Amino acid sequence: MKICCIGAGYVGGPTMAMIAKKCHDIDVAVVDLNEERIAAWNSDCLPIYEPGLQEIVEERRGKNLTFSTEVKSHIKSADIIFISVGTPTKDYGIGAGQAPELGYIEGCARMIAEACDGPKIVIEKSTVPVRTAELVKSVFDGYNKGHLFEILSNPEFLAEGTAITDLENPDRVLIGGDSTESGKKAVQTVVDVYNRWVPREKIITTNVWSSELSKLVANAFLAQRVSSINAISAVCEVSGADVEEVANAIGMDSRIGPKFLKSSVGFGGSCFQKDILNLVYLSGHFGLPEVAEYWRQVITMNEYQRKRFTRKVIHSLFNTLQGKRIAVLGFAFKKDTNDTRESAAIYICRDLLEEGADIVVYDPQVPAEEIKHLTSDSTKIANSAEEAAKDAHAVLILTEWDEFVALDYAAIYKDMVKPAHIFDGRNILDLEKLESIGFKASCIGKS
Ligand SMILES: NC(=O)C1=CN([C@@H]2O[C@H](COP(=O)(O)OP(=O)(O)OC[C@H]3O[C@@H](n4cnc5c(N)ncnc54)[C@H](O)[C@@H]3O)[C@@H](O)[C@H]2O)C=CC1
Ligand SMILES: O=C(O)[C@H]1O[C@H](OP(=O)(O)OP(=O)(O)OC[C@H]2O[C@@H](n3ccc(=O)[nH]c3=O)[C@H](O)[C@@H]2O)[C@H](O)[C@@H](O)[C@@H]1O
Repeated sequence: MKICCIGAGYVGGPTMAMIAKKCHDIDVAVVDLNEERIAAWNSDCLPIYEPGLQEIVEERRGKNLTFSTEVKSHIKSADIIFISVGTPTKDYGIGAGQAPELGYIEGCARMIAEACDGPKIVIEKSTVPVRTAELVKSVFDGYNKGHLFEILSNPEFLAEGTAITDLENPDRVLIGGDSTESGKKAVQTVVDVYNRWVPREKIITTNVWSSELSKLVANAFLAQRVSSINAISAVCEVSGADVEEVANAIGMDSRIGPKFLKSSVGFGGSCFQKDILNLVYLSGHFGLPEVAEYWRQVITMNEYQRKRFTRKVIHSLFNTLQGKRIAVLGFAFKKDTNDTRESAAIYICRDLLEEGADIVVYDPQVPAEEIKHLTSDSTKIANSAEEAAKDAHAVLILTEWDEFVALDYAAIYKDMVKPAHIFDGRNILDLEKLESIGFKASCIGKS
């Protein structure tokens, strides 16, 4: 069997590496138009940082795992084609700022139709609006090739930073397909691939529309939990309650559960905001404005949380940041990834720059040029947390990297301008300890 995945990104790369690792008899080709990205996949320096990924790629590359820019030939020879290209929010025209850009999906459908003359299973791995399979089918029909393809939906639920463990041991695998005989057969083929390592009871099969929609809903529910606890963090700060104690108390209710209740500077990442906006747009499109407004609030609360954090910093530094050095520790949207897409740090840094702050950023994985590109040329980049904090008026923790927990804060304090402030936007530090050193310390959701 041959599998081809179009799109060598954060999803295509790791998911295909896992299939290659678990199914040595299946040839897996990951293809992309981006030559630089493919070259990186074929090098010692992979284009994405993900714990455990390098080892798997090194083990299978050149055996049953290939990274290539020869898109059409791999599509042509594959039995199963995964579409794993981006579906970013549209920034122009109808639906700008809400609807997803489906141009890459359409482009893939056209390439598949042009390249193939035999039967294939085509799988939507990308996150798409409900009924996208209809779009894909109508492209195939336009080439008079609709009869050749079974279109399935198999959304991906991995989270960045834990992609390999999520893929190895997923909560569930979701496969949506048609209830026709050929549709059921195609679903079974894909079930059999995952069943090599995922227990059968964790593989759910549904119709295509349920599968497409479930992916958007899963992300919307997860983001909603973060916005809910962040809304409560504001109440905690003015009432004397402690958001971690509240999260613990409510999370022990088995109906609520303990996960995704960590208050923060706000969620980031390429998907939460994009997928909620997608759901908001779809709800509006289906004539359900109240539903659209309900989900829109999750994003509004996220924006509020970021602004609230920045306001606290400005207020604590006597309402002026002009010429003050501010050390920003962490720029990625979460720990253990080099991904900065929609990171709260971007928005917070931009607001601080607007106030005239002199920003110095340290992140263990994000390249300097990227940080500058996303903020300003005037942003300084440090090679360590200590270097960033030297002569700073304040330290801001914006990503929860483990190394920030273990820093020698007493030494950092000595080198800072007094009063030395620390704002823990991830609630990873021991505030009492920091205050005993001399810091003016604050975090999220504690007065
Ligand atoms: N990043 C994540 O953690 C997750 C992302 N997703 C979804 O998966 C999809 C892909 O996301 P990422 O991997 O993060 O995107 P990405 O932007 O990292 O990768 C997409 C790749 O597709 C390539 N591409 C676009 N059009 C192409 C074409 N016609 N032929 C060949 N290559 C083409 C691009 O060059 C790019 O390298 C999105 O729909 C996203 O919502 C789902 C779960 C998790
Ligand atoms: O579709 C996607 O792209 C993926 O989106 C998320 O994964 P990811 O964005 O990689 O990372 P998360 O761990 O979900 O974190 C998202 C953001 O929420 C923040 N977060 C998360 C949890 C929490 O309790 N508090 C909190 O602030 C994180 O710091 C991060 O900025 C989902 O968890 C995945 O299941 C999904 O596949």
